[in-house]
Amino acid sequence: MLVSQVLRSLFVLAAAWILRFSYRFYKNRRWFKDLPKPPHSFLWGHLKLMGEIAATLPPNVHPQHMATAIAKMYNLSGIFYLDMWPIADSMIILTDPDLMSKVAVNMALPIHPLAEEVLRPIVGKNVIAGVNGALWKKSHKAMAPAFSWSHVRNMSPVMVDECLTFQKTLDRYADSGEVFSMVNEGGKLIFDVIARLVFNFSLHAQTEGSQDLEDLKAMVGLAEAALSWDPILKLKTFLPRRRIFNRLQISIGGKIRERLALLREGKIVPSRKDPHSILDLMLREHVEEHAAGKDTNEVKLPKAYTEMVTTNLKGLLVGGHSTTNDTLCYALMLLSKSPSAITKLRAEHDLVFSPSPSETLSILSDNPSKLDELEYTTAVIRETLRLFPIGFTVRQAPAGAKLEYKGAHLPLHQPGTRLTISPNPQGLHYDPAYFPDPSSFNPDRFTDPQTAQAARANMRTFGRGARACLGQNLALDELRVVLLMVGRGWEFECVGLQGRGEGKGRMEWLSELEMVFGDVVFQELGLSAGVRGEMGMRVRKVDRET
Ligand code: HEM
Repeated sequence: MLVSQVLRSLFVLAAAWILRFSYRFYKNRRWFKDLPKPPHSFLWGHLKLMGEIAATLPPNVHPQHMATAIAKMYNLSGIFYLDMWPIADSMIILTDPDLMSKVAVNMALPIHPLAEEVLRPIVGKNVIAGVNGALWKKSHKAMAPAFSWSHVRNMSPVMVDECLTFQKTLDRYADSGEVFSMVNEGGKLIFDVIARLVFNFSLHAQTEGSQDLEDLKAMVGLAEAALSWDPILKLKTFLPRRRIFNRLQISIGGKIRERLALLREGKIVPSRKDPHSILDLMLREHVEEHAAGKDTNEVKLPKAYTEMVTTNLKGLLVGGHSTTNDTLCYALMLLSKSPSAITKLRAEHDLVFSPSPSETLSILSDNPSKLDELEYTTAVIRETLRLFPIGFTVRQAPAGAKLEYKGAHLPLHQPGTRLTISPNPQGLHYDPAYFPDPSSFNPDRFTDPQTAQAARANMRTFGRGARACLGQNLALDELRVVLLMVGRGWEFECVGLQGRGEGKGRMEWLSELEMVFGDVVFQELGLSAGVRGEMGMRVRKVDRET
C-alpha cells in the first residue's frame, strides 16, 4: 500500500516535471522563431550546429571562432541569435560596431553574471571586470588614476628597465640557438611591468622566477575544471585549486599588509594625482573612508576589504599580463612572416628615435612622449589586435529592453533565461565591409589617410564606454616600448608552424592566416582568447652597423 503510494507520488512528480520541461522547451524554441539566426532545429536549437562547427576546429577553441564561422556560413551580419537552451546561456551575437556601442555606451548595459562566474575560480569574488553598481564604482574610482596617460608615461623607465632584462634573455637564446616559448618569456616580461604598476616593486619573474606568476597561470589552467560539469574532474582538481588559491591569498595579502604597515608608520595618505602604485590607491580609499579624523595608526583593514583588494590585484596581474603578452606573441608571429612590415618598423624606429640603441634609450627616457610618433609601430599593434581580438565583454539587458536594427525592434531580454549579449569583435574585424581583405596582415590600413580613420573607428578590441578596458593605455605603450627595443636587434622565427591543409575544416574567412600559420590562429579559451600552445620561437641577433 505504502509502496504504491510512493510510486504514485513519484509518477505524479515525474509527469509534472515532464510537463513543465515540455512547456519551457516549446516556449523557448518558439521565442527564437522570427529572430535573425542560423538554421534552427526545433529539437536541438543551435546546439547541434555549434557541436558540428566545433568538431571542425582545434580543441578548446574560443567561442568567438564559432560565432564568426556561423556568421560567415549563413551570411549573418550585424546581429543574430543562438539558442543554446538547455545546455548553456543563449546568446545574442553583435558584429555591427554601432550596435556594440549602443549596448556598451548608450544603454550602458551591466556586465552579465557569467563574467563573474568565469573569473571567480581564477581570482576570487568580486573582481572589477565581473561586478556592477557600487562595487564596480568603488574599485574603478580607486584604480583609474593609475591608468591615466600621464601615469602610464611615467612608467616608461620601468618598461625600459624590464626590456633590458628581456634583451639579455633574447641574447642567450640567440647564442644557444635554442627554441623557446615566447608565451613564457614574453609573459615574464609583461608580468614584471604590470607588477611594478600594481605594487611599485618588481616580482622578478624574468630574473628569479615568480611563484605568484606560476600560481596565477595554474589557476587559469584549473578554472576549466572548476566550471566543468564533470564531478570527477571537479573533485580531482579541488585540492590543488585550494592549495594554490590559498598560497596566492597569503602572498598577495602579505604584500598588502606590509605596505599598509609602512603607510601607517609614515602616516602617509597616498596621493591620487601622482600615484605610487595601484595598491596605494586602493589602500587610500580605505584610509580615507575609515580613518576620517583618526590617526592613521589606528586603521585596521577589514577582512572583506583585504579580500577585495587582493582579488583585484590578482585580476590585474593575471588579466593585464596575459592579454598584453598574447598580443605581443601574435605581433612577433605576424612580423616574422612579413619582411616588408619589419623593414618599415625598423625604419620608423631609426627615424623617430635613433639608429643607435643607446641613443634610443636616452631619447626615450628624456622624452617618452616620442612614443606617440611611432605611427607605424602603433599600426602593427592595432592590426595584430584586429586579427586577434583577445578580450571580451558579455552584457545583460533588463526585461523589455530592445535594440533597433534596420527598422526591426529586436529583444535583448528573454524572460526566465540568462540570455547573454555578446559583442564579437572578431566577426566585425573580419567583415570585408569594414576591413577590406580582412585576413591579410596589413598595418598600412591604420596609416593610409584613405582608410585609417574608418579602421580606427571600427575597432572594438578594448570595448567602449564606462566599462572599456582600463589598461589600454598601458598595454599600447608597453607594446610600443617592447617592439622599439627588440624589433631592430633580433629576428624572430616561429618554429613548428603547420599551415592547415585543404579538407581539414579550413575556414574561408581565415584563409590567408590559416594557410601560413595553421592551428595557432585559432585562439584558445582561457581567461580570454589566448595564444594556442607555447608559440615556440628561435631568435637571431641582427647585425647593425651602428
Ligand atoms: C592588449 C591588451 C588588452 C586587451 C585586448 C584588453 C581588452 C579588454 C576588454 C575587451 C575589456 C572589456 C571591456 C568591456 O567590458 O566593454 C577589458 C576590461 C578590462 N581591462 Fe583590459 N585589455 C588589455 C590589457 C589590459 C591591461 C594591461 C590591464 C591592466 C593591467 C587591463 C585591465 C582591464 C580592467 C581592469 C578591465 C575591466 C574594466 C571595467 O570593468 O571597468 N587590461 N579589457
